[in-house]
Amino acid sequence: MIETRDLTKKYGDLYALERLTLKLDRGDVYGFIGPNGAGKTTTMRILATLLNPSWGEASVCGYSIYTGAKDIRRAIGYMPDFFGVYDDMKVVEYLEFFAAAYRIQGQERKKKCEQVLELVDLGYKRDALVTSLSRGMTQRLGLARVLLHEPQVLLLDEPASGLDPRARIEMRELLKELRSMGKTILVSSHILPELADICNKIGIIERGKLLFNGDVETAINQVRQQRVYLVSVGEQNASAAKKLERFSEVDHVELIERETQIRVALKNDQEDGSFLAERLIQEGYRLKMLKEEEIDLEDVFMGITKGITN
Ligand SMILES: Nc1ncnc2c1ncn2[C@@H]1O[C@H](COP(=O)(O)OP(=O)(O)OP(=O)(O)O)[C@@H](O)[C@H]1O
Repeated sequence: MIETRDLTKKYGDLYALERLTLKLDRGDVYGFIGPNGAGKTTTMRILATLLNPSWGEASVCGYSIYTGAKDIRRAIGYMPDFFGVYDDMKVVEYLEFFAAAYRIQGQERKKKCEQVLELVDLGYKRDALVTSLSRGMTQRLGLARVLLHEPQVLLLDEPASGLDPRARIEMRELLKELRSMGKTILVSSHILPELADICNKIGIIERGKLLFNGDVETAINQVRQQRVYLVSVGEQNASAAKKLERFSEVDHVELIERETQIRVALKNDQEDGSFLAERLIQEGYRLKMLKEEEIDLEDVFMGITKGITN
Protein backbone atom coordinates (compact mmCIF):
# COMPACT_ATOMS: atom_id res chain seq x y z
CA MET A 1 0.00 0.00 0.00
CA ILE A 2 2.90 2.34 0.82
CA GLU A 3 6.43 1.62 -0.25
CA THR A 4 9.51 3.81 -0.19
CA ARG A 5 13.05 3.06 -1.25
CA ASP A 6 16.05 5.26 -0.39
CA LEU A 7 13.73 8.24 -0.12
CA THR A 8 15.85 11.32 0.51
CA LYS A 9 15.15 15.02 0.99
CA LYS A 10 17.94 17.54 1.32
CA TYR A 11 17.69 21.20 2.22
CA GLY A 12 21.13 22.62 1.39
CA ASP A 13 23.51 20.44 3.40
CA LEU A 14 20.82 19.18 5.73
CA TYR A 15 19.31 15.75 5.23
CA ALA A 16 15.70 16.17 6.35
CA LEU A 17 15.25 12.56 5.22
CA GLU A 18 18.04 10.13 4.41
CA ARG A 19 17.47 6.93 2.44
CA LEU A 20 14.17 6.02 4.02
CA THR A 21 13.03 2.53 3.07
CA LEU A 22 9.77 1.21 4.44
CA LYS A 23 6.76 -0.85 3.45
CA LEU A 24 3.18 -0.87 4.67
CA ASP A 25 0.83 -3.66 3.59
CA ARG A 26 -2.95 -3.33 3.43
CA GLY A 27 -4.38 -2.95 6.95
CA ASP A 28 -1.06 -2.07 8.56
CA VAL A 29 -1.08 0.62 11.22
CA TYR A 30 2.45 1.98 11.22
CA GLY A 31 3.57 4.23 14.06
CA PHE A 32 6.14 6.71 12.82
CA ILE A 33 7.93 7.91 15.90
CA GLY A 34 10.64 10.49 16.31
CA PRO A 35 11.56 13.70 18.10
CA ASN A 36 10.88 17.14 16.64
CA GLY A 37 12.64 17.74 13.35
CA ALA A 38 13.23 14.01 12.72
CA GLY A 39 11.68 14.01 9.25
CA LYS A 40 8.16 12.73 9.90
CA THR A 41 6.32 15.63 8.29
CA THR A 42 8.73 15.60 5.37
CA THR A 43 7.91 11.93 4.75
CA MET A 44 4.16 12.48 4.99
CA ARG A 45 4.27 15.45 2.64
CA ILE A 46 6.28 13.50 0.07
CA LEU A 47 3.83 10.58 0.25
CA ALA A 48 0.92 13.00 -0.06
CA THR A 49 2.63 14.37 -3.23
CA LEU A 50 2.88 17.87 -1.73
CA LEU A 51 6.68 17.86 -1.65
CA ASN A 52 9.20 16.45 -4.07
CA PRO A 53 12.01 14.31 -2.69
CA SER A 54 15.60 15.02 -3.72
CA TRP A 55 15.84 11.42 -4.84
CA GLY A 56 14.53 7.94 -4.08
CA GLU A 57 11.34 6.07 -4.86
CA ALA A 58 7.93 6.07 -3.25
CA SER A 59 4.58 4.64 -4.22
CA VAL A 60 1.16 4.74 -2.60
CA CYS A 61 -1.58 2.27 -3.58
CA GLY A 62 0.63 1.19 -6.47
CA TYR A 63 0.98 4.71 -7.92
CA SER A 64 4.38 6.39 -8.12
CA ILE A 65 4.67 9.81 -6.49
CA TYR A 66 6.35 11.00 -9.69
CA THR A 67 3.74 9.91 -12.20
CA GLY A 68 0.59 9.17 -10.23
CA ALA A 69 0.09 12.23 -8.01
CA LYS A 70 -3.56 12.65 -9.02
CA ASP A 71 -4.40 9.02 -8.31
CA ILE A 72 -2.56 9.13 -5.00
CA ARG A 73 -4.47 12.21 -3.87
CA ARG A 74 -7.74 10.44 -4.61
CA ALA A 75 -6.67 7.33 -2.72
CA ILE A 76 -5.36 8.92 0.48
CA GLY A 77 -6.57 11.02 3.36
CA TYR A 78 -3.79 13.31 4.60
CA MET A 79 -4.21 15.13 7.86
CA PRO A 80 -1.36 17.63 8.38
CA ASP A 81 -0.08 18.53 11.84
CA PHE A 82 -1.53 22.01 11.49
CA PHE A 83 -4.52 22.93 9.42
CA GLY A 84 -6.67 26.01 9.28
CA VAL A 85 -10.38 26.13 9.86
CA TYR A 86 -12.48 28.91 8.43
CA ASP A 87 -14.21 31.55 10.51
CA ASP A 88 -17.98 31.82 10.48
CA MET A 89 -18.50 28.31 9.23
CA LYS A 90 -20.53 25.66 10.95
CA VAL A 91 -19.08 22.18 11.43
CA VAL A 92 -21.44 20.64 8.90
CA GLU A 93 -20.83 23.45 6.38
CA TYR A 94 -17.09 22.91 6.73
CA LEU A 95 -17.49 19.25 5.82
CA GLU A 96 -19.89 20.00 2.98
CA PHE A 97 -17.34 22.42 1.57
CA PHE A 98 -14.69 19.70 1.42
CA ALA A 99 -17.18 17.08 0.22
CA ALA A 100 -17.97 19.40 -2.69
CA ALA A 101 -14.24 19.70 -3.41
CA TYR A 102 -14.14 15.89 -3.56
CA ARG A 103 -17.08 16.12 -6.01
CA ILE A 104 -19.47 14.29 -3.75
CA GLN A 105 -22.87 15.50 -4.96
CA GLY A 106 -26.42 16.09 -3.71
CA GLN A 107 -28.00 13.69 -1.21
CA GLU A 108 -24.84 11.59 -1.15
CA ARG A 109 -22.93 14.64 0.13
CA LYS A 110 -25.33 15.18 3.05
CA LYS A 111 -25.29 11.49 3.89
CA LYS A 112 -21.51 11.28 3.79
CA CYS A 113 -21.06 14.36 6.01
CA GLU A 114 -23.46 12.98 8.63
CA GLN A 115 -21.74 9.60 8.49
CA VAL A 116 -18.25 10.95 9.16
CA LEU A 117 -19.60 13.28 11.86
CA GLU A 118 -21.03 10.25 13.66
CA LEU A 119 -17.81 8.31 13.20
CA VAL A 120 -15.73 11.00 14.90
CA ASP A 121 -18.42 11.58 17.50
CA LEU A 122 -19.16 15.17 16.54
CA GLY A 123 -22.79 14.75 15.50
CA TYR A 124 -23.89 16.88 18.45
CA LYS A 125 -21.66 19.73 17.24
CA ARG A 126 -22.89 19.77 13.66
CA ASP A 127 -24.30 23.31 13.95
CA ALA A 128 -21.52 24.78 16.12
CA LEU A 129 -19.04 27.21 14.59
CA VAL A 130 -15.75 25.49 13.78
CA THR A 131 -13.85 28.21 15.63
CA SER A 132 -15.76 27.35 18.82
CA LEU A 133 -14.46 23.77 18.92
CA SER A 134 -11.84 22.59 21.41
CA ARG A 135 -8.48 21.40 20.10
CA GLY A 136 -9.54 17.75 20.46
CA MET A 137 -12.77 18.36 18.56
CA THR A 138 -10.91 20.30 15.86
CA GLN A 139 -8.54 17.37 15.41
CA ARG A 140 -11.49 14.99 15.11
CA LEU A 141 -13.10 17.32 12.58
CA GLY A 142 -9.82 17.31 10.64
CA LEU A 143 -9.96 13.54 10.60
CA ALA A 144 -13.61 13.58 9.51
CA ARG A 145 -12.64 15.82 6.62
CA VAL A 146 -10.06 13.37 5.27
CA LEU A 147 -12.47 10.43 5.58
CA LEU A 148 -15.16 11.95 3.34
CA HIS A 149 -13.95 10.32 0.12
CA GLU A 150 -13.42 6.96 1.83
CA PRO A 151 -9.67 6.71 1.31
CA GLN A 152 -7.99 3.34 1.81
CA VAL A 153 -4.77 4.95 3.07
CA LEU A 154 -4.53 7.55 5.83
CA LEU A 155 -1.50 9.72 6.54
CA LEU A 156 -1.98 11.30 9.95
CA ASP A 157 0.66 13.74 11.14
CA GLU A 158 0.69 13.99 14.95
CA PRO A 159 -3.11 13.72 15.32
CA ALA A 160 -2.86 13.74 19.12
CA SER A 161 -0.42 16.60 19.58
CA GLY A 162 -1.58 19.35 21.89
CA LEU A 163 -4.49 17.29 23.21
CA ASP A 164 -5.28 16.76 26.87
CA PRO A 165 -5.23 13.17 28.24
CA ARG A 166 -8.94 12.55 27.67
CA ALA A 167 -8.83 13.86 24.09
CA ARG A 168 -5.75 11.71 23.46
CA ILE A 169 -7.63 8.63 24.57
CA GLU A 170 -10.57 9.56 22.36
CA MET A 171 -8.22 10.01 19.40
CA ARG A 172 -6.66 6.63 20.11
CA GLU A 173 -10.08 4.97 20.20
CA LEU A 174 -10.91 6.60 16.91
CA LEU A 175 -7.71 5.27 15.34
CA LYS A 176 -8.60 1.80 16.61
CA GLU A 177 -11.97 2.11 14.90
CA LEU A 178 -10.31 3.11 11.64
CA ARG A 179 -7.96 0.17 12.03
CA SER A 180 -10.92 -2.18 12.43
CA MET A 181 -12.36 -0.73 9.21
CA GLY A 182 -9.27 -2.10 7.47
CA LYS A 183 -7.63 1.24 6.67
CA THR A 184 -3.89 1.36 6.11
CA ILE A 185 -2.58 4.05 8.42
CA LEU A 186 0.73 5.86 8.74
CA VAL A 187 0.50 7.86 11.96
CA SER A 188 3.25 9.96 13.48
CA SER A 189 3.97 10.94 17.04
CA HIS A 190 6.92 11.94 19.14
CA ILE A 191 5.68 9.66 21.92
CA LEU A 192 6.05 5.89 21.63
CA PRO A 193 3.65 4.74 24.39
CA GLU A 194 0.87 6.68 22.71
CA LEU A 195 1.06 4.49 19.61
CA ALA A 196 2.39 1.22 20.98
CA ASP A 197 -0.95 -0.51 21.48
CA ILE A 198 -2.62 0.56 18.25
CA CYS A 199 0.20 -0.11 15.79
CA ASN A 200 1.30 -3.45 14.43
CA LYS A 201 4.55 -1.92 13.14
CA ILE A 202 6.64 1.00 14.24
CA GLY A 203 9.47 3.00 12.77
CA ILE A 204 11.74 5.11 14.92
CA ILE A 205 13.29 8.00 13.03
CA GLU A 206 15.86 10.56 14.09
CA ARG A 207 17.67 13.20 12.07
CA GLY A 208 16.15 11.84 8.88
CA LYS A 209 17.31 8.26 9.44
CA LEU A 210 15.17 5.27 10.24
CA LEU A 211 16.85 3.73 13.28
CA PHE A 212 14.34 0.97 13.83
CA ASN A 213 11.69 -0.69 11.67
CA GLY A 214 9.69 -3.59 13.08
CA ASP A 215 7.16 -4.46 15.76
CA VAL A 216 6.99 -3.07 19.30
CA GLU A 217 8.10 -6.36 20.86
CA THR A 218 11.27 -6.43 18.74
CA ALA A 219 12.00 -2.79 19.64
CA ILE A 220 11.75 -3.66 23.33
CA ASN A 221 14.04 -6.64 22.93
CA GLN A 222 16.57 -4.60 21.02
CA VAL A 223 16.86 -2.15 23.89
CA ARG A 224 16.55 -4.55 26.78
CA GLN A 225 19.99 -5.85 27.51
CA GLN A 226 19.03 -7.56 30.73
CA ARG A 227 15.98 -9.48 31.83
CA VAL A 228 14.75 -8.17 35.16
CA TYR A 229 12.34 -10.03 37.45
CA LEU A 230 10.38 -9.00 40.50
CA VAL A 231 10.21 -11.68 43.17
CA SER A 232 8.64 -11.99 46.60
CA VAL A 233 8.80 -14.72 49.22
CA GLY A 234 7.06 -12.55 51.83
CA GLU A 235 8.72 -12.15 55.22
CA GLN A 236 11.89 -13.89 54.11
CA ASN A 237 12.75 -11.52 51.25
CA ALA A 238 15.99 -10.33 52.85
CA SER A 239 17.41 -13.81 53.25
CA ALA A 240 16.18 -14.90 49.77
CA ALA A 241 17.89 -11.86 48.27
CA LYS A 242 21.19 -13.01 49.75
CA LYS A 243 20.69 -16.50 48.25
CA LEU A 244 19.75 -15.09 44.85
CA GLU A 245 22.94 -13.04 44.75
CA ARG A 246 24.90 -16.28 44.74
CA PHE A 247 23.12 -17.81 41.72
CA SER A 248 25.54 -17.87 38.77
CA GLU A 249 22.83 -16.65 36.34
CA VAL A 250 22.10 -13.54 38.41
CA ASP A 251 23.86 -10.24 37.81
CA HIS A 252 22.57 -8.23 40.73
CA VAL A 253 19.82 -8.16 43.33
CA GLU A 254 18.06 -5.31 45.10
CA LEU A 255 15.42 -5.15 47.81
CA ILE A 256 12.75 -2.64 46.80
CA GLU A 257 9.36 -1.31 47.93
CA ARG A 258 10.30 -1.43 51.61
CA GLU A 259 11.65 -4.96 51.22
CA THR A 260 8.31 -6.29 49.94
CA GLN A 261 9.90 -7.16 46.58
CA ILE A 262 13.26 -8.36 45.31
CA ARG A 263 14.43 -6.99 41.98
CA VAL A 264 16.60 -9.57 40.26
CA ALA A 265 18.62 -8.63 37.15
CA LEU A 266 19.89 -11.62 35.20
CA LYS A 267 23.21 -11.76 33.37
CA ASN A 268 23.06 -10.63 29.73
CA ASP A 269 23.09 -14.16 28.26
CA GLN A 270 20.05 -15.23 30.32
CA GLU A 271 16.80 -15.18 28.32
CA ASP A 272 14.38 -16.71 30.80
CA GLY A 273 14.04 -16.25 34.54
CA SER A 274 11.50 -18.97 35.26
CA PHE A 275 14.24 -21.10 36.88
CA LEU A 276 14.12 -18.62 39.80
CA ALA A 277 10.82 -20.13 40.96
CA GLU A 278 12.11 -23.68 41.01
CA ARG A 279 15.36 -22.79 42.74
CA LEU A 280 13.76 -20.65 45.44
CA ILE A 281 11.30 -23.45 46.22
CA GLN A 282 14.20 -25.92 46.35
CA GLU A 283 15.85 -23.58 48.84
CA GLY A 284 12.74 -23.90 51.00
CA TYR A 285 11.06 -20.55 50.31
CA ARG A 286 7.34 -20.15 49.64
CA LEU A 287 7.08 -18.18 46.44
CA LYS A 288 4.46 -15.41 46.54
CA MET A 289 5.28 -13.59 43.31
CA LEU A 290 7.49 -13.89 40.28
CA LYS A 291 7.05 -11.64 37.25
CA GLU A 292 9.12 -9.96 34.64
CA GLU A 293 9.55 -6.23 35.15
CA GLU A 294 7.74 -4.28 32.44
CA ILE A 295 9.93 -2.05 30.38
CA ASP A 296 8.92 1.56 30.04
CA LEU A 297 8.31 2.38 26.38
CA GLU A 298 9.82 5.81 26.92
CA ASP A 299 13.06 4.02 27.81
CA VAL A 300 12.85 2.01 24.61
CA PHE A 301 12.48 5.19 22.63
CA MET A 302 15.35 6.87 24.46
CA GLY A 303 17.46 3.75 24.01
CA ILE A 304 16.99 3.64 20.26
CA THR A 305 17.30 7.37 19.58
CA LYS A 306 20.19 9.33 20.86
CA GLY A 307 18.17 12.40 21.68
CA ILE A 308 19.81 14.51 19.02
CA THR A 309 17.57 16.69 16.89
CA ASN A 310 18.43 18.77 13.86
N1 LIG B 1 11.40 24.14 3.91
C1 LIG B 1 12.45 23.77 4.66
N2 LIG B 1 13.64 24.37 4.52
C2 LIG B 1 14.70 23.99 5.26
N3 LIG B 1 14.68 23.01 6.19
C3 LIG B 1 13.52 22.38 6.37
C4 LIG B 1 12.33 22.71 5.62
N4 LIG B 1 11.33 21.90 6.02
C5 LIG B 1 11.84 21.10 6.99
N5 LIG B 1 13.14 21.37 7.19
C6 LIG B 1 14.04 20.69 8.16
O1 LIG B 1 13.98 19.30 7.91
C7 LIG B 1 14.06 18.58 9.12
C8 LIG B 1 12.89 17.62 9.24
O2 LIG B 1 11.69 18.36 9.44
P1 LIG B 1 10.25 17.69 9.62
O3 LIG B 1 9.25 18.79 9.66
O4 LIG B 1 10.07 16.62 8.60
O5 LIG B 1 10.39 17.02 11.05
P2 LIG B 1 9.27 16.32 11.97
O6 LIG B 1 9.81 14.98 12.34
O7 LIG B 1 7.95 16.34 11.30
O8 LIG B 1 9.25 17.23 13.24
P3 LIG B 1 8.03 17.87 14.05
O9 LIG B 1 7.62 16.82 15.02
O10 LIG B 1 8.68 19.04 14.71
O11 LIG B 1 6.96 18.25 13.07
C9 LIG B 1 14.12 19.63 10.24
O12 LIG B 1 15.46 19.82 10.60
C10 LIG B 1 13.56 20.86 9.57
O13 LIG B 1 14.11 22.01 10.17
